[in-house]
Amino acid sequence: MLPILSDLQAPATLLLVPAVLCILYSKWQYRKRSSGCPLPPGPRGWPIIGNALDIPLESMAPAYARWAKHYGSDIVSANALGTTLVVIDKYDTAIELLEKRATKYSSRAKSVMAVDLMGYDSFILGPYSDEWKAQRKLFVRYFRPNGGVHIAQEYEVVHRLLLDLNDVPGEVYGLVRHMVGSLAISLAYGLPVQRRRDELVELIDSIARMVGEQLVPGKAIVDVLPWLRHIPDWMPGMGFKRFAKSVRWMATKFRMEGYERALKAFGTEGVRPSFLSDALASLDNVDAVKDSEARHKALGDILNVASTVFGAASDTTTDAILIFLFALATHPDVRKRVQNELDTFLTDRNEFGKRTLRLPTFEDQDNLPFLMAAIMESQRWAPVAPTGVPHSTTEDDVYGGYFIPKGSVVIPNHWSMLNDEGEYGADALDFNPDRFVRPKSGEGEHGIEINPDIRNPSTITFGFGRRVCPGSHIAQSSLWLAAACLLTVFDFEAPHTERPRYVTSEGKVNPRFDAGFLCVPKEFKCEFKVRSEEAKVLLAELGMSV
Ligand code: HEM
Repeated sequence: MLPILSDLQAPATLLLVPAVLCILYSKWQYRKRSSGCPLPPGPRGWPIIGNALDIPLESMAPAYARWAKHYGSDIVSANALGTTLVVIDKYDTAIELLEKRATKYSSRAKSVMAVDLMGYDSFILGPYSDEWKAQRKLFVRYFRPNGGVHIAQEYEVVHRLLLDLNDVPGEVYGLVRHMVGSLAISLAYGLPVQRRRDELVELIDSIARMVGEQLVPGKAIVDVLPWLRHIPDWMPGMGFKRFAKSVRWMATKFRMEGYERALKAFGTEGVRPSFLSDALASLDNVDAVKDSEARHKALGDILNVASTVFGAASDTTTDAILIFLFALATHPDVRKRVQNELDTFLTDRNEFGKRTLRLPTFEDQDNLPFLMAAIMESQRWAPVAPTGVPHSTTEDDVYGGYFIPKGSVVIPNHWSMLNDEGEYGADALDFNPDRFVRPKSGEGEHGIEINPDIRNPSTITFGFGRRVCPGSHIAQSSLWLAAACLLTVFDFEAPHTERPRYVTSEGKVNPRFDAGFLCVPKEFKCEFKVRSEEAKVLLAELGMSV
């Protein structure tokens, strides 16, 4: 017996020894890389699948916040089938990692489904690379924070929204979506857009939504197990590959449709200066891009940035406006206080002693602090992207004694930072704009101003570091103008029959959201009524000029 056993054992030992050596070497390497530091705390995983069963796919932000509380740590981690997820729970930690250590924390994990299989190409999803830098630079060069290129179009789309809502008061959801989509098309391509319904806006919007759905973490199995992309399409379970193939043409349409229509329309009536016209004009002026290869590359960057404007602006800004409207429709006391402030400032008497009303403009912003506080509170109470857009690391790092390996997916928990009781008070879960104002000296009993000592939610909701949202000024001004104009002209309140849908058993209003990556208020009924005779006159005058 003995000689036979040893015959079998010899080759097995030959294989076993290098395997064990490999494991020991990689453990040693890992120990060296991590300087012996553990990963941030988190739920204990299982062999092979790690924390695949613990990672929340719905209401992610509060679930991650509970982890942070449970482990008493500003950062927690989990293992998603081999990829380390690191969730940042506190603002100061987000600044330390995503801003101060931006050289390591500014990339993105690849979305195999949306980018490789469906062919959607946007610098929002791109890794930290020269291509990303070139496209972001193009974007920022045209949409400079103080450049104001968006202002005229914002007035136009918001004023149209007022008229359209007056015509169809029950369609606020669709009309706000259309308003933001029109703005994006106008800014990117300069194309005129039809009132209420426009075929190009609808086409691009439906493609953007379909791609957006694939970006919900965990939705596309191939993003969790990237090797699945190499399995042939006909194998069982590969339906996602067949689906991606069947919709690939849409990504090309998304990128090309606006561009081709704009090229045909340049110089015709109603076409506006836009990102596209500006970028194409500068392309013609640069000697370095005269040769055809460089020109082709530069044109590709321009097309990507132009289509990114719609993808980045539409869902986010629509949701921000709808969240604001939901907050005020369910908190009528706040709505009335904002309207009092607007009335005081915008009503006057004409030469015959008759009361007149005018629409708010951006020049009025500093004089309407309570409106600003209500907007800030809506962004804090129900942030559009509760878990931000994940970054990924390009180098190993150690923070607070914890090891954060290269290739980690880093999730800033915006929702948790915006509900930090240390910053916003014990009632952080409530909708209460007063937390952002303080008495203004020398302005009597009712004078208020924004309290600069309370952290402005916009320092969180638009993300961090080198990937911070470069369109935040456009989002903020569109939201402000839409909020100010709607409240000047309309009264709106969620009817009592709707209350059971959003009021909890403790009598608190809960924002009701569709689960997913973005926070979308579930559709609720809300009646819009013109507030006064002066507002009716205002709408009639507006109807003649728009
Ligand atoms: C309320 C509306 C909006 C919100 C809440 C929002 C939020 C965000 C967030 C959280 C990020 C990721 C930041 C990070 O990685 O840390 C982002 C990225 C981005 N946003 Fe916005 N955004 C809004 C509107 C807009 C608008 C109107 C535009 C364009 C006109 C825009 C353009 C972009 C672009 C291009 C990126 C990608 C930046 C990069 O990866 O380098 N966003 N936004």
